[in-house]
Amino acid sequence: MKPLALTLGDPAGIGPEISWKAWERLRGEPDHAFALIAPPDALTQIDRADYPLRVIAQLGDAASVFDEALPVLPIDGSGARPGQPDPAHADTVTRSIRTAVELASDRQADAVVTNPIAKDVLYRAGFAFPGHTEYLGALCEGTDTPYHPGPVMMLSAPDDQGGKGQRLDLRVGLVTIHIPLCQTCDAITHQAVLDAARTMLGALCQDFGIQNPRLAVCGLNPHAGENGALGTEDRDVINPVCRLLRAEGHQVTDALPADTLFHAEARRSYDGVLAMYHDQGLIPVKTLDFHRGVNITLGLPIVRTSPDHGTAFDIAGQGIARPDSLIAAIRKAREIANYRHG
Ligand SMILES: NC(=O)c1ccc[n+]([C@@H]2O[C@H](COP(=O)([O-])OP(=O)(O)OC[C@H]3O[C@@H](n4cnc5c(N)ncnc54)[C@H](O)[C@@H]3O)[C@@H](O)[C@H]2O)c1
Ligand SMILES: N[C@H](C(=O)O)[C@H](O)COP(=O)(O)O
Repeated sequence: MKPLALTLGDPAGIGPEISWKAWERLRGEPDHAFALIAPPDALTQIDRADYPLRVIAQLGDAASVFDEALPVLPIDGSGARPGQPDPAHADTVTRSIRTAVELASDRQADAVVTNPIAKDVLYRAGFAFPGHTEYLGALCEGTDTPYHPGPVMMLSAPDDQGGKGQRLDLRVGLVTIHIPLCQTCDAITHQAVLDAARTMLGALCQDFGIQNPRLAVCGLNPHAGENGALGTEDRDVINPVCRLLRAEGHQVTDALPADTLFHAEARRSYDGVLAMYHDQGLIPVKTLDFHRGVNITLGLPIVRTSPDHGTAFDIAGQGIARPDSLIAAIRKAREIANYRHG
């Protein structure tokens, strides 16, 4: 078993603080040993007297020190003022991500877990990708994936309220990700829906251990278009993809009205949902359990998870940030790595 590689995220956000808190919670669990890839100076947001740090020479050393100190694999760069993002840190932020991907690609790390980045801050420094998901897709391009290639963004939230021990966890994948809403209709093409659905079916099976998964598909328009009267994409673009996948033996619905797809009873009928755009899929997940939601990039040759929240500049440096979503992301990374690597 190899350690997990945790990226810095935006050093002015809550990433450094929740990394410390996650370490404190997980330090007795060797399966969840991780190293933070960061300039040691970036970790100034918490009283160091309570939080020991150990600079390590290689990721493989993380497990042996994890019980006693937060392992930090150092990279160049400096700290930031909490709550004061600065594009000057962009190089450090992206170096941390690239280093983590290299470690996972070399199988020195079993997975990459990313702390949140502020996209607009990176854009101002010339970062050319909408977010982690697309950046990771580009970094991993050309390497074989264990199932249909992504990247596809999935968010998941736990729900153990199903009764009789049944879980009603919500897993939502997206066809379109970080694009303006006004471009969404044009981006819902036969190929885009088919690719995302294939990636999601592969991931449910291989990363989540669900044999012959049931996939529910959201419509794009109100009431899934009312048979074309309220928009034609559901009938003419999405449903033909669903029919094609059913003909191949997959359990896939037609486009369904999205507004009635996420309540607990509806969730009994599927293992995952394919949503057409960002807020359609992410609002239900973050509403169901904001503090334990996890963002997972599907269809990469490496395992990558992240908390479901952002940089939270408004509370950075106050000591009140909750580490729960990062902890859930670390646990989920290990779970998926176990499915992939045994
Ligand atoms: N994985 C990622 O990299 C990721 C995910 C989402 C958003 N973002 C980025 O984060 C930036 C800010 O986004 P936003 O304001 O929409 O969302 P946000 O999640 O940063 O904050 C939304 C609200 O939730 C609170 N909050 C968030 N995480 C919390 C935690 N762990 N504990 C307690 N409270 C918490 C914040 O204080 C804020 O009030 C944006 O630039 C966005 O691009 C990054
Ligand atoms: N779209 C995600 C969300 O709202 O939670 C978030 O921006 C993270 O995206 P990346 O993992 O691509 O950075």
